[in-house]
Amino acid sequence: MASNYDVTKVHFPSAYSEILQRVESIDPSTYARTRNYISGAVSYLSPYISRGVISTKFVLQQLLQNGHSVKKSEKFIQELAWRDYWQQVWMAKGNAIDNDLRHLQTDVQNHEISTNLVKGETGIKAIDRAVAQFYDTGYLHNHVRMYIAAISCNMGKSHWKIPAQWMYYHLLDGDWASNALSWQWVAGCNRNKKYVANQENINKYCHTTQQGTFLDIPYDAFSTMGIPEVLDDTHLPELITPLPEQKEIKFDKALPTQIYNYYNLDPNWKGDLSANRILLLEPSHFAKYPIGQKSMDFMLALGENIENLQVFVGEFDELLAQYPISEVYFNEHPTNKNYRGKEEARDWMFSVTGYFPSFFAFWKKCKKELNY
Ligand SMILES: Cc1cc2nc3c(=O)[nH]c(=O)nc-3n(C[C@H](O)[C@H](O)[C@H](O)COP(=O)(O)OP(=O)(O)OC[C@H]3O[C@@H](n4cnc5c(N)ncnc54)[C@H](O)[C@@H]3O)c2cc1C
Repeated sequence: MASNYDVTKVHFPSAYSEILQRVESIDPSTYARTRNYISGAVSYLSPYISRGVISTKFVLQQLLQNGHSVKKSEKFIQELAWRDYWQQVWMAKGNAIDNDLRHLQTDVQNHEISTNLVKGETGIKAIDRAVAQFYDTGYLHNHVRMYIAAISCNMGKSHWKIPAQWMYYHLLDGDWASNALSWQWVAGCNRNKKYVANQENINKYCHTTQQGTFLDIPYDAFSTMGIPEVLDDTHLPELITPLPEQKEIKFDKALPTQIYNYYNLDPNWKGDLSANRILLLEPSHFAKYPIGQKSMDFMLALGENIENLQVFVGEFDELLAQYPISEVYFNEHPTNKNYRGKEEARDWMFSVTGYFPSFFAFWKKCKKELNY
């Protein structure tokens, strides 16, 4: 994608061929130089990786196959590794990531979200513009996500969880591990300090020149800062998943059944197997991890890349009770613990598994598997 920032160009096609083209167009050198700017040459691949259409391993393989060296691609590979890292934490810690993981968030004044933040009316132009665009695109640049989380938790003093759920709801790339754990990273729950950014930092990376805002202060002023008046008003957002209507399913009882879900929409998974292919939308899953209409539509559109995929709206046990299913296949995932059948491993970039309290301890081990 061009490095001249134009949000109207931020779009997420659902056809598999276009997704592959996006992988082909990664430019790791420009990425490393520009990724922190909202106009930077980021890949816009997260909605496809989060939905399990492509894996981090696949992206890495394509990158190397296209002649990009490990050395020049290191920054990009490291960012991909953050994804695998948070997923490993989720696997190891399970539902514990839903709460403050290593330290309780300090200085919490409310368990809601700032009303002016979700309305895009904080007075910080770069943030307000990004929030307005967010509802249209389903995407936020990583730096903007960090700014929003910092404004929410560290200036507005909201506990991270409700604001994180609000963001997850609207993101096309919603991934509860990357989401909850990044929010906790900003709020100081899984590292030893909170992340803060002032107006000067926002101006630099968002190409604005604003002054005189509540963030236009030196860094040492953050620790004694009270809640800015504009963030005072908070509310509980209504986050309800619009599940589609159940259509009739055609079932062949002679065939095995593959279960797809919000985290696995890989068109190549067992592509040559004759099977019933079911996209399982469990109300209990979406009650715990609600998503909005845009994310629902995006998931269903991605599902069209999978031959004969049929949607079942109901719980796993209801599916089994209603249809004569004999052999079930599914991919391992922390949200699948209630499935029964043949569980298959997901793809990872590296063989490093388990819980590491810091990303860099994890990355140090991963790096050893790269051929420089
Ligand atoms: C508060 C907050 C909430 C977030 N919530 C989510 C979320 O729900 N879903 C999600 O996919 N990412 C989340 N992220 C991580 C990151 O912002 C996005 O993955 C990234 O911005 C996606 O854009 P991209 O594909 O253009 O990334 P690129 O910069 O092009 O990076 C390439 C790939 O590396 C991975 N990656 C990059 N940065 C991160 C990161 N910090 N953590 C994990 N993986 C990363 C992604 O898979 C991404 O597609 C969150 C970050 C923050 C700070």
